[in-house]
Amino acid sequence: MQFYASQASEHVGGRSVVVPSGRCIGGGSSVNFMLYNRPAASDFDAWEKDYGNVGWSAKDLIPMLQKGQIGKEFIELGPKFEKDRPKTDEANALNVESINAFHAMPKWISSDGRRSDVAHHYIYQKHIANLSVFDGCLVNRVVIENGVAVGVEYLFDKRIYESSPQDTRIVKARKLVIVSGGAMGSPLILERSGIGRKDVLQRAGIPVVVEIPGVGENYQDHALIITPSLMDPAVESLNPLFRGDPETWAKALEQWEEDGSGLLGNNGFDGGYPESRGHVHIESSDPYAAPNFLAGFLSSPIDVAALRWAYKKGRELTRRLPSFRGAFDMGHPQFSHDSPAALKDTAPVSLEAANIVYTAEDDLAIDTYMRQNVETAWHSLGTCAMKPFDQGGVVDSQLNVYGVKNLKVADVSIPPSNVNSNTYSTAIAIGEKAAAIIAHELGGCL
Ligand SMILES: Cc1cc2nc3c(=O)[nH]c(=O)nc-3n(C[C@H](O)[C@H](O)[C@H](O)COP(=O)(O)OP(=O)(O)OC[C@H]3O[C@@H](n4cnc5c(N)ncnc54)[C@H](O)[C@@H]3O)c2cc1C
Repeated sequence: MQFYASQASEHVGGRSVVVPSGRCIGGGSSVNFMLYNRPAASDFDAWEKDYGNVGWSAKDLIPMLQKGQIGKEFIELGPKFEKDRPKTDEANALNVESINAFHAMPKWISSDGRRSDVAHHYIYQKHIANLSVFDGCLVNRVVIENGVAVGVEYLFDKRIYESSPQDTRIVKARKLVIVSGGAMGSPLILERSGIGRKDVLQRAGIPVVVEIPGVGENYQDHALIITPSLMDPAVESLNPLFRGDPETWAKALEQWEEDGSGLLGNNGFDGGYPESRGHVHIESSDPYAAPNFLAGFLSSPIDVAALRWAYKKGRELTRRLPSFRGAFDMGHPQFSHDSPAALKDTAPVSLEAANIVYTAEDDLAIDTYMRQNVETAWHSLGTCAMKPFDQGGVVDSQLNVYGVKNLKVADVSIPPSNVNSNTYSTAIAIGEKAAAIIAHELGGCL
């Protein structure tokens, strides 16, 4: 894992939030929580309509998602409480019926019917004759000659190969260089290659090859807040798994091995469209140096208002669940004892119970709680955005980096706008789409 510490910010109670990414073959896909869901069709349509990226609409990307893929109580109660929000068994259709509906989260499923990371699905189980994988290497920069990407400069990562010499080596590229370092890694590789904001490059002592002001800007994530409740211990939950209970793990693993179901076959949680933006930039030419990272969480008041709304809505739903036994108060805003919002329920309320009324003071308590507790949802994206250059874009709709020939970026740094879902499915769709674009350009087909 690699951990990126953001600058401390007043918007998150003066804290420095820490955002992880997977530093291994398979990246985030190999360390993630395996929650799998797809964005709304309108998310992808916006990439095409709002930013002019022809070929990136939902119609184009749904087949890409399909190429890579072949808490019951809550789902039952949800539609009874929120009568205008239905339940669906098909959450993947990206249509009106499946969006904003209650559903079990679908999963990324490999050809053997189980969830998989990209390393297992695309590399380990295939025999690809013309693929070489250099693991434990750190890319320093893309080598650019006369405006053309001609190779990649790398070194053996001393955090993995402790005594490795730190001289750099170059792999030459005859046709294309594709940068896929993720939303945290790709902008840093571009900047060390001399591609980025002039002041950033100059401060780091890197000669400017192409000035692209958008590199490393537009950083986004989803804001994560967990407000736990106590529940009836007789109800089966993921808790013993999270606690590491050996008996539960043994049973769950056995079930998983047998038919891929059981607790380990479960999905555990939801996105949103944050308004806040941050950045990630190099501070020096040293590839090991920590970047200048600002997560930007809750810097827009719109995001605070959205979390306040979500807290209230979520609380109303949870207190109606038959297994509800009270709010776990340390994980909730601190309301005054005489407020109607105080955490007094210790048993479920009826479906028809009146909603809690919050005072201005209660709202402030919620906002403060959100600022002090919001965390990463592990969904970094947008730092090499696929947009027109004059709107802060870094790559065009064929994933070409502006102003450099034979250089593309393909990972979740390219979404020009956010998706309302966990980001793994989007990463897969971008990878599949990139493969189609590259195969077409190189005269092949998929
Ligand atoms: C802890 C965690 C939990 C998550 N949970 C979920 C989930 O449950 N569901 C979901 O849908 N999504 C989840 N995600 C998000 C999802 O995994 C990511 O959106 C996805 O992996 C992004 O893919 P990517 O290829 O763009 O980048 P990454 O997966 O980050 O891959 C980038 C790769 O490039 C490497 N790299 C970067 N810089 C360099 C360099 N200079 N030299 C060499 N290599 C470099 C990195 O080490 C990494 O291997 C989670 C992510 C994390 C970190």
